[in-house]
Amino acid sequence: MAVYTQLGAETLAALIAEFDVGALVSAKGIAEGVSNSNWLIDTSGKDGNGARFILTMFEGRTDVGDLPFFLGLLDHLADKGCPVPRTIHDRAGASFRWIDDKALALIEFLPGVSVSEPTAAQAYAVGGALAQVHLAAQDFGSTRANGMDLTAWKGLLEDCGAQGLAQINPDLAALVAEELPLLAQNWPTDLPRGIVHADLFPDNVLMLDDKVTGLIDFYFACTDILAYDVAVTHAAWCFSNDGTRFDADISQALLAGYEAVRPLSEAERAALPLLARGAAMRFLSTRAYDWINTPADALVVKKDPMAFANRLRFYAAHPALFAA
Ligand SMILES: Nc1ncnc2c1ncn2[C@@H]1O[C@H](COP(=O)(O)OP(=O)(O)O)[C@@H](O)[C@H]1O
Ligand SMILES: N[C@@H](CCOP(=O)(O)O)C(=O)O
Repeated sequence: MAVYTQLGAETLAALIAEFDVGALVSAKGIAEGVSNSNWLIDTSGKDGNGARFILTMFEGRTDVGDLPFFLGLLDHLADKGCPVPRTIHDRAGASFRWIDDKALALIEFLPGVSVSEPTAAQAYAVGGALAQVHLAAQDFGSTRANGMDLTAWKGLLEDCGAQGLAQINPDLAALVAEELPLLAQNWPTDLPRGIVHADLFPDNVLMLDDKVTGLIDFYFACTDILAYDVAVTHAAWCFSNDGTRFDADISQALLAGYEAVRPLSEAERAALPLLARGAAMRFLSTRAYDWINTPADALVVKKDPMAFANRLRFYAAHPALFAA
């Protein structure tokens, strides 16, 4: 579930009244998501014909100092025709407001559902949408360092400790000890960089049939290697949930969709095997940390770190996977 903070009806109505969107009609907590609290908001609409929004309350994981970057990026991408929700600004022009010590943003609602078993046509569309974002963000004026880079993965995994990792799986510490130095020594420094989504999992993509109607949850977006974002999206889309089954058709379609909009250079393609190992390590590290540190009575479903250890092993065993 992802409503960590309860907001009373009066508080919500007063908040919505700060925006030019009509009066609050209903607010329903959204169960999906793990990081922030989200509500589906219905209002009477500016013209009385009704309107729908997502209200997001930023909980501890999002640094409020980054909100101008995240919310400004949504508006920039939407202006450029990407399937990304706009931020609704309040009557004073602010892109987010505060209730007590928590920041909240009202976001355009986009139609569509997250697919759990993508078809090749859907993967092709997702690849294309990712490339469209990479190109459209080229003239976005701001940058943001990736807080979830190699140094951060290393820190999280050190914090877990060999014993903590062994509690998850007896082989996990050895895998991490082997892969982390290899990634650190070989991580590319000269590939094209730009704004990346960095978390484009199926639950962050809304689709209707084969069309991408919404890319959401840009709260890890940052400046990094563009091909790393391709690798993250590949790791997220091309395997069964538990990471034990790789789907070559989805992989081929995702990459073809991306390249139909932004062809990869030879250097980018050559780096994909290593970047994919890095992408798998990134999600292994946060999932392992959460697995060990989330209290047993927390209201969040913990995600399995081994699903990304399995992907990591697969990428390490198939270095020719991305050969053109
Ligand atoms: N702009 C949007 N339009 C429609 N639904 C949305 C939108 N933003 C979020 N949602 C819904 O809210 C859920 C949680 O949002 P998300 O941003 O992924 O939360 P979290 O950051 O906690 O993971 C999504 O799975 C989706 O169902
Ligand atoms: N996609 C990550 C977790 C980040 O959660 P999100 O709900 O904010 O996308 C994972 O699967 O580990």
